[in-house]
Amino acid sequence: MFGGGNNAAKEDGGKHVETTCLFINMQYNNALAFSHTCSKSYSNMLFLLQPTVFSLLLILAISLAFLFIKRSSPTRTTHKNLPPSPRKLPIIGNLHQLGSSPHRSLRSLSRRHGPLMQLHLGSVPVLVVSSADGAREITKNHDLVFLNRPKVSIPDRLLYGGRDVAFSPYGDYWRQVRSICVLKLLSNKRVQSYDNVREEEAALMLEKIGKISSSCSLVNLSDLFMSLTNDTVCRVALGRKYSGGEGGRKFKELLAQFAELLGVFSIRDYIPWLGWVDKVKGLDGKVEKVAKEFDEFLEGVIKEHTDQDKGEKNGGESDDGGEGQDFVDILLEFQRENKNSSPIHVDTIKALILDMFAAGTDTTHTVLEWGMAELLRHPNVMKKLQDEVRETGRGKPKISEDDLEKMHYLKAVIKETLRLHTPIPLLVPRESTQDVKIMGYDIAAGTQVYINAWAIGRDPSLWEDAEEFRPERFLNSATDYKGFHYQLIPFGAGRRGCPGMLFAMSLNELAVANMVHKFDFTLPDGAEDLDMTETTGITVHKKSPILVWDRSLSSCRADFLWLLGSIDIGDFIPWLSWISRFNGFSAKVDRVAKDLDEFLERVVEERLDILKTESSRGENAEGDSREDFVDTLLRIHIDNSAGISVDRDSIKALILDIFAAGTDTTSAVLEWAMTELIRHPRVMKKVQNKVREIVKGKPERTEADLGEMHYLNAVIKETLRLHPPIPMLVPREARQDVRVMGYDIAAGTLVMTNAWAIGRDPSSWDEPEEFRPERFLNSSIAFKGHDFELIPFGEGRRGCPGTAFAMATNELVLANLVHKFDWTLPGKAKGEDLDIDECTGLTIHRKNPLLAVATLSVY
Ligand code: HEM
Repeated sequence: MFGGGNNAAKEDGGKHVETTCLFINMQYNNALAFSHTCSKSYSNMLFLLQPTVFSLLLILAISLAFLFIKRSSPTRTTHKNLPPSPRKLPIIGNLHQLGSSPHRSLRSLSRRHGPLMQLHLGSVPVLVVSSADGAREITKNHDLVFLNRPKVSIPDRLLYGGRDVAFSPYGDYWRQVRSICVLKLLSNKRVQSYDNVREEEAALMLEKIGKISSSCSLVNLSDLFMSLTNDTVCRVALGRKYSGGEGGRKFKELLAQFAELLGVFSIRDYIPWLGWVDKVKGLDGKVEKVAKEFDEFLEGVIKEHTDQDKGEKNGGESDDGGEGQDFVDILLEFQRENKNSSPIHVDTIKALILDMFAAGTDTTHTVLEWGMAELLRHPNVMKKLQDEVRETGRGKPKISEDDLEKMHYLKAVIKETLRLHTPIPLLVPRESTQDVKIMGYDIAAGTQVYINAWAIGRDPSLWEDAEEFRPERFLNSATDYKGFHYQLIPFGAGRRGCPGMLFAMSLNELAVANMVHKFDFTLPDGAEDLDMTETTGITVHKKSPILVWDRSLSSCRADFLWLLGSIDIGDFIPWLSWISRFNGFSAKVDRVAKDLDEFLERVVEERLDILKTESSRGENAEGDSREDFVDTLLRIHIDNSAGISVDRDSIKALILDIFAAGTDTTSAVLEWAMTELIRHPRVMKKVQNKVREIVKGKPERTEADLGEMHYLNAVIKETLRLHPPIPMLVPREARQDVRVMGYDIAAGTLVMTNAWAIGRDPSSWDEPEEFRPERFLNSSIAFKGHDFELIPFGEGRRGCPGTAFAMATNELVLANLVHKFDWTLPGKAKGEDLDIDECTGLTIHRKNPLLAVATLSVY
């Protein structure tokens, strides 16, 4: 929970602690962070260092403070056994020792001063707890004393004066809102009832990854994780997403500002008399603006819900109070029901909703970020996790929540992530409500408490190889993060512990499982390791986003096709084969071959298992028209039924053939056909009229209609003539010496047939460079092996066996495109201006993507 800033926090190993630099880095909520470096957004604070009137005032203040401390401290502390303290400075106390990464600095200090330390942040006494035993004392043995939260000005303003759960002071109000939260919003039953939202949002994320990967682009996982958590929380809390269009962009911005402000330090919380600084530098104004904008937004959301409610009531629909209600519905219903006993104010509803954003988005997605980063850095862990997930999800298109229970290694990976990368390293501060003795030390009422859960998670006395990412440590171990094992408390513990744990973990487990199930991520070529630098803030993120390639079939398909169209110099000039090794070409071929093989092995294994299970149950889908190509091949492989033996490698090669020969070629034909139609509006109009005439009055176009679409068929033939997808066909080789058209051709000669040139040969075609489909009307030219002036599919026994498949697909798709839509070019561009530049490769595509505007036709 609670937003983060974006300053780099370097692993300092404690080196920068106890410096005396006075530059304030305002990025930490309750713990003021002093740093050597300049925080971009607060660089105006540099004025604190200038020899101005402020400095003079500061010096004066320091002197006064000295006097005050001298007079007051001995009498206050002499008889107390206070925890050890690092030396503090006048006025600022120990603020300068927090650094830009307080959890790291405080661990360094605690190594010198002990697991219970007393600091002063400005004038505020703070107890820092860095051991599991200390955490138990605070959250269990003396939890009643430490159930309060300190009042912190920015969250207080943003969250309706602490009307939320997280920042509200201990008392009856907190008890009431916490129980609403625990029983009504975040109970096990309620969280489970949102499984469809989680599954849909996770599926959407996978779809986005798939799309990005198939266009051979790097995937920014950090961005996707943020959208996943924001959209999920929006749907659950507000009933719908706020991510599309201009409104979506504004909401995203507002959410980001809100999260950032929750992580910003306000100086008045620690040195109250310097509170005016927040005003002068504009922080107060910014907080005010965000608070106001969020309030208006929530007003709108509540109004939308109440209007809808009234509409339903007037329309006679009953409010069944069951599944499908979002948090706003639930809270409004609760408000109505409790009107008389203990009414809840509308600001409470708004504050509780905001808590879900403050607490539920940033924290949840940072776990995904760190988890994926560690998996990428530890391929052996990734492999083990993938084996588990893929074994459980064998034969399923995706992992569902029911599958997660069996995934013990997945749970271990997430626990290990939470141990090493505790999202809120210092938890949320608490405050003692009375004097109390903890582990022999006197703690005064009003002391703030920071529990360094991050340091506890890396304590070498509790964890073997504490700095290593080793999920195995959690296998066969009862240690959990639920607040009973104090060596692992990323969610805190006790009565003030996090009530959103189940909500967060359900989403995280589902997202990680589905991602590793479907994709094979690797770092971009050349990236040695992932940068693991942290941001500064109450929630600690990875500073740089995670950018990955997906190496599963969808993405290496592009590399595969590109390689098929490339020439390896060694094939033609063997003694130059070193060039391919030198320039990385051979390595790329090996890598793509390996990636494809791994992927296909998995597919074959999964399908084999399903077929074997079916046949052991006596089920036999042979001949089922839905049976796909892989199943057919595997059936032949298993029972040798066709009298042919097909081994595993042949099956894998045949699957690749379909991709190599069937996908790129078909899409190239469609691309060129649409290009030519847009370039020739007369032809476009004519084909549209013909298609529309044939399908008039029918809801859909079917393959049966295609038989009548002679002009459409002519358009495709003309496209194939001018733009044969594989212009030089697939090379052949003479098996023996032979005489061809009077010439002697030696055995072993490579034969390239220029189908592209043949299609434009003026001795065979009138005006061959013109796009004129009419030439094929009343013409018998077809792809049946007799008409050698048109051979885009080759000819003879080595001709393409997929001709009928390709033609049927192309005709059906093109018919649908021209039937439904009218097509123009963007802006004022004319059709005839459209370029026909080609790219190089085995299959010839347009060099530039075809961008066109589709308008639903009203013919
Ligand atoms: C990985 C994700 C999360 C982590 C690591 C996390 C961590 C924490 C921590 C450390 C606390 C303070 C506990 C203490 O003082 O002992 C807390 C409190 C809280 N969390 Fe979470 N949280 C997460 C997700 C969520 C989610 C998803 C929600 C709600 C949708 C949520 C709602 C809250 C609330 C309302 C509190 C305040 C409890 C109180 O003061 O009584 N958290 N969380």
